[in-house]
Amino acid sequence: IKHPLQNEWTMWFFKQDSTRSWEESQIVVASFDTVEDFWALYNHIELASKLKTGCDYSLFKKGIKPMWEDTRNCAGGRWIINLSKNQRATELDNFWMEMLLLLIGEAFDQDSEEVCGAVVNVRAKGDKVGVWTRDAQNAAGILKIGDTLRRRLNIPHNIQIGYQAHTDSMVKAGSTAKNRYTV
Ligand SMILES: CN(C)c1nc(=O)c2c([nH]1)N([C@@H]1O[C@H](COP(=O)(O)OP(=O)(O)O)[C@@H](O)[C@H]1O)CN2C
Repeated sequence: IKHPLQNEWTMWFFKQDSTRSWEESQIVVASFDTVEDFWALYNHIELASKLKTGCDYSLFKKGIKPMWEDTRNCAGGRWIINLSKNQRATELDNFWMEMLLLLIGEAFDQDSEEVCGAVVNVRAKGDKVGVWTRDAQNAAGILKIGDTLRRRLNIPHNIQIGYQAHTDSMVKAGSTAKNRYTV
């Protein structure tokens, strides 16, 4: 018997294809709802650190698309952890795996309902790992999720993590939006 997860999750892969739109470049890899099927998928795909720059992985609750416009995302935002360039070789893959385990393990207790998914952006200017939540106005829930991230990912205190509302990110394409919250 396989060990069921509380939610079903879908892993997405993004690679900008000049002949297709941004949305059409988001590809579903697989969905899973057991621990065993998570590991089968995780062990089957490339590590984030091995992806070409410009690529993303996203893990979202089944049915939620990894984009601002999805009705479950549009009023929300994301905690963003910015990594330095040299952290790709040493920390990116562990960070991303730990993030995946926090999500599928419902590590945010009663705030797990707020969580929509997580994204890892592999970028030349520095990789990013983020957790998307559904309501940018829910300060209490967002701050608790941020504290859990800092604690469970052992984020050193000299690295600040900020929460940006998607409505701010949408209009600030290219540059980073302002932080609504920081922990
Ligand atoms: C439905 N739709 C078009 C749409 N819906 C979206 O949800 C969405 C986008 N477009 N994104 C586009 O990617 C660019 C890079 O953002 P980046 O987060 O990859 O980060 P970088 O600037 O490459 O570091 C963004 O500027 C935006 O153009 C990003 N994004 C999340």
